[in-house]
Amino acid sequence: MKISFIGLGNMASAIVRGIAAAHDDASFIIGYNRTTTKTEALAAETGITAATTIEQAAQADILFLGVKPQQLHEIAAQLRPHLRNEQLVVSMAAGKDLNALQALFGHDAFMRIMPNVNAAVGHSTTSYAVSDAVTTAQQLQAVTLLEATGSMIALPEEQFAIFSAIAGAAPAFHYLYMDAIARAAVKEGMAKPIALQIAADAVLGSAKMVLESQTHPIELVDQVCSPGGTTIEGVMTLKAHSFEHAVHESVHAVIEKDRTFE
Ligand SMILES: NC(=O)C1=CN([C@@H]2O[C@H](COP(=O)(O)OP(=O)(O)OC[C@H]3O[C@@H](n4cnc5c(N)ncnc54)[C@H](OP(=O)(O)O)[C@@H]3O)[C@@H](O)[C@H]2O)C=CC1
Ligand SMILES: O=C(O)[C@@H]1CCC=N1
Repeated sequence: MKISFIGLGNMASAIVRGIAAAHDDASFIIGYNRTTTKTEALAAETGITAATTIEQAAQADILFLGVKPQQLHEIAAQLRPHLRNEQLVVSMAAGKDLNALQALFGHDAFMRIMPNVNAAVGHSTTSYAVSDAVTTAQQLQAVTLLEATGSMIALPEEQFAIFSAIAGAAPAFHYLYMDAIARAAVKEGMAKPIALQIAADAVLGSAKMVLESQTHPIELVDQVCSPGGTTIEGVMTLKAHSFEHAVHESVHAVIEKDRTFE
């Protein structure tokens, strides 16, 4: 089996890194990008096969589209003459549903995914939905491949915009939060590298608690806040600065933007 990635930007190259890391020989992955230096650098790093034309990438059994939603029209025009019915095309584009993709590419067998860049370290949470034309074998092949990049969740398409906000985009919020915590520590006199390591590790541990302790996050907040202690001062300050409101508005803003790509 051969798979290809058309467009090797931040997201597609994160998936390539995740899949390549799980295979001794990554030459079954064909990479193609407009700027060829990106293809060459990723091929040198991961051992994938570098393609110089879209025709080469179009020969694969599973084609992953890694371009931006606005760039899909151009790719569709180039790919249409080369697509065969038995190929599976996988789109990671925000906001583009299966019907729109099928119409744009004149192709029936489509899978839509919403990954995140933590795929590069095997920790994406990726949703997927498939069109009726996708066979059980094709779906299994694609899901199995992508499991090298994290967990896979079958999701109704109507939930994709919400998922895109809380799993596709939210890692940016989490990175921002960790940087803010570390920067605050710098202001108080701690070196940034060690502060960032501590902040990230505390987030990792907190995520494990939410996932594994069977305890509601608010109860966990209460467990950290000793009566008359230090943490409650910070929690009250976050609330006074509308922390939750800012998070809610941010998620909503992502969903609104996602809808503009339809
Ligand atoms: N970034 C993320 O965290 C996530 C992104 N996504 C989705 O992934 C997709 C890509 O996003 P992202 O990686 O951020 O974007 P990038 O801009 O980083 O990547 C897009 C890539 O596509 C290449 N490209 C554009 N046009 C062509 C073309 N005609 N032929 C070949 N290659 C082309 C670009 O090449 P060049 O180097 O020449 O610019 C670039 O490398 C989007 O659809 C987005 O919605 C989904 C989930 C998360
Ligand atoms: O910013 C974006 O458009 C992409 C989609 C989800 C995460 N990143």
